[in-house]
Amino acid sequence: MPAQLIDGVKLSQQLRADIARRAAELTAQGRQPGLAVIIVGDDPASHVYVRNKVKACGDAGFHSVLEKYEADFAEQALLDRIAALNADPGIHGILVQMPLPRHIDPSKVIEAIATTKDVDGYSVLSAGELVANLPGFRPCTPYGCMKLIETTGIDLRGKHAVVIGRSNTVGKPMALLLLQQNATVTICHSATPDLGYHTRQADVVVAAVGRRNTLTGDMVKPGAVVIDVGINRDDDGKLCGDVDFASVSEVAAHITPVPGGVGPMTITMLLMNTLESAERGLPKNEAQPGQAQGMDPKPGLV
Ligand SMILES: Nc1nc2c(c(=O)[nH]1)N[C@@H](CN(C=O)c1ccc(C(=O)N[C@@H](CCC(=O)O)C(=O)O)cc1)CN2
Repeated sequence: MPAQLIDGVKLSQQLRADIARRAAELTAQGRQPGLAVIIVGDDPASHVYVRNKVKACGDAGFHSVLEKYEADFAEQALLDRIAALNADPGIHGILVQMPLPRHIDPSKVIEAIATTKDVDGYSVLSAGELVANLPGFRPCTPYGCMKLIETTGIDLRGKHAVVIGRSNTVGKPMALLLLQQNATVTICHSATPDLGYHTRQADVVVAAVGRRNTLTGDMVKPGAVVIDVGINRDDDGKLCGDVDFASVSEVAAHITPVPGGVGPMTITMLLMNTLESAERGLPKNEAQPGQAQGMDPKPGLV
């Protein structure tokens, strides 16, 4: 039986409806969620993504500001803009679209964003909060992948999850989020000699390498859940992921499509983080439940 599609568009619609409801409640209390989006340069795909983010903000009832700068915008000028937005009480989240032009150091820029407004979850402090199981902003793409996995009903405890890719923004946080749910996690990367050896043992595979056909049907355990984070183009210029959808969907039980899987969820989780940032300013009993994950208290192996 072919795999069931995990529909990121449908899940996004459901989550965004709830986000809009919570945003309206905040707005009624004089605290409309606000997101600042900054883009530097003329990468066409990045411009599409930021446009979609600003539109998603409007649809959810958020306030948003979009700041567009030419490719030669100075690093210090960008840092100054971030400092101003850090101090703006109407802004609860700041996002600088990646990639940045080569003359700008992305770490400097990310670390300039106040941790309380780091809704991309990219800063060293946000990463540390994730490692330490503390509440904090989770990077939007892996956070969205977890929501997609949740819809399959799989209990991750004791399951073997393989993450392909070790980027700071997707692979590593993805592995930590799976670990928080008590999965046994393997991270594979460019120096892993036999990728298929690992993926064939996996109940869940998350492919995040940025190379098409990285995962094929013969590399997947029957009944596995497969999440495709890749955004690539095939020979005909058509959008495709890292997974060979045709062969893998014959073997897996659940699979995300590209487009329509992880991509829309990245933007949805950005809205979620911004909303939660706005809610954090409220007195404790008025805030909605957060996203902190409990540690497994069992003694011995933890
Ligand atoms: N500051 C950030 N920069 C970047 C991030 C990020 O999370 N924060 N992620 C990516 C790009 N990205 C969001 O910014 C993103 C990529 C793809 C999609 C998406 O909806 N994709 C669609 C297909 C769209 C198309 O037709 O091209 C899909 O998969 O269905 C949303 C957001 C890098 N930079």
